[in-house]
Amino acid sequence: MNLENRNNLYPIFLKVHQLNVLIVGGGTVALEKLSFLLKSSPNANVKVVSISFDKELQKLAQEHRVELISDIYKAKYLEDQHIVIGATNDHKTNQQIYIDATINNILVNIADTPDLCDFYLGGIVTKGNVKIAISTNGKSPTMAKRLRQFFEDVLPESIDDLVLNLNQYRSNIKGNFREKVNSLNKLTKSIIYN
Ligand SMILES: C[C@@]1(CC(=O)O)c2cc3[nH]c(cc4nc(cc5[nH]c(cc(n2)[C@H]1CCC(=O)O)[C@@](C)(CC(=O)O)[C@@H]5CCC(=O)O)C(CC(=O)O)=C4CCC(=O)O)c(CCC(=O)O)c3CC(=O)O
Ligand SMILES: NC(=O)C1=CN([C@@H]2O[C@H](COP(=O)(O)OP(=O)(O)OC[C@H]3O[C@@H](n4cnc5c(N)ncnc54)[C@H](O)[C@@H]3O)[C@@H](O)[C@H]2O)C=CC1
Repeated sequence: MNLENRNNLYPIFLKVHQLNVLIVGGGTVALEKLSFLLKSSPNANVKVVSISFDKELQKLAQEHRVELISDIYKAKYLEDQHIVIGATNDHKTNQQIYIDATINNILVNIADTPDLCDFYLGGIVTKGNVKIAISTNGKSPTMAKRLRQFFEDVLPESIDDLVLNLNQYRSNIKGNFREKVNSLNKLTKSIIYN
């Protein structure tokens, strides 16, 4: 496949409880982004700045480590932030958030506006310690959602037991690094080639 036609985004798994995440806007889209963030990372450290807040968003904030700030967006709210998600219904404000974040080297995602995104949010499947993130390169968020639902369905909860057993085995095997890798590869080969 041509390199131009494949997904060249690089996924990483962020420790969002150690990072400062700001969401600007408190409506439908902000709620959607906050819900998915907290579903995957319930301990995420998040602030939401908005003129108004949906009821459901207020409820979700109360149940998590989420601070709500009632104000119109100002650049000062980006201070100390690592990541910002813009989800207001005011195009000018969203654009300003993108500019302010870029100047300050803060990673920015303006919801549903790929041109104003340093990163995309993806579909996320979590089974215990296992997490799979799905991206369609921004081509079809609906497909990302369907794939997320598919993997949520087909991946057994017991996959976590397997990971935990291997973790235990890993800490008990003797030998140098190479011998340990060989041993783990031998043990897990049948998962792939069956
Ligand atoms: C580029 C990206 C940027 C970003 O927002 O990060 C983006 C962009 C856009 N989304 C749009 C719409 C919808 N988004 C969803 C759903 C999700 N969107 C998510 C991510 C992303 N959305 C990033 C790319 C991800 C990738 O690479 O695949 C998910 C995975 C994660 C999340 O939102 O947290 C979450 C599913 C989570 C889950 O269920 O697991 C649905 C489906 C639904 O709600 O049922 C619809 C309606 C149907 C449709 O349009 O497909 C529009 C058109 C707006 C308009 O019409 O104006 C744009 C703009 C455009 O495409 O140009
Ligand atoms: N709702 C949807 O399904 C979709 C929405 N969009 C776009 O996403 C954006 C957001 O949409 P919604 O969340 O539905 O809108 P909304 O009207 O539910 O929420 C907008 C939020 O932004 C806040 N806000 C507006 N200006 C602000 C400012 N200057 N500073 C701080 N907060 C401010 C408002 O108080 C409100 O909480 C819009 O641009 C919309 O066109 C795009 C596709 C689908």
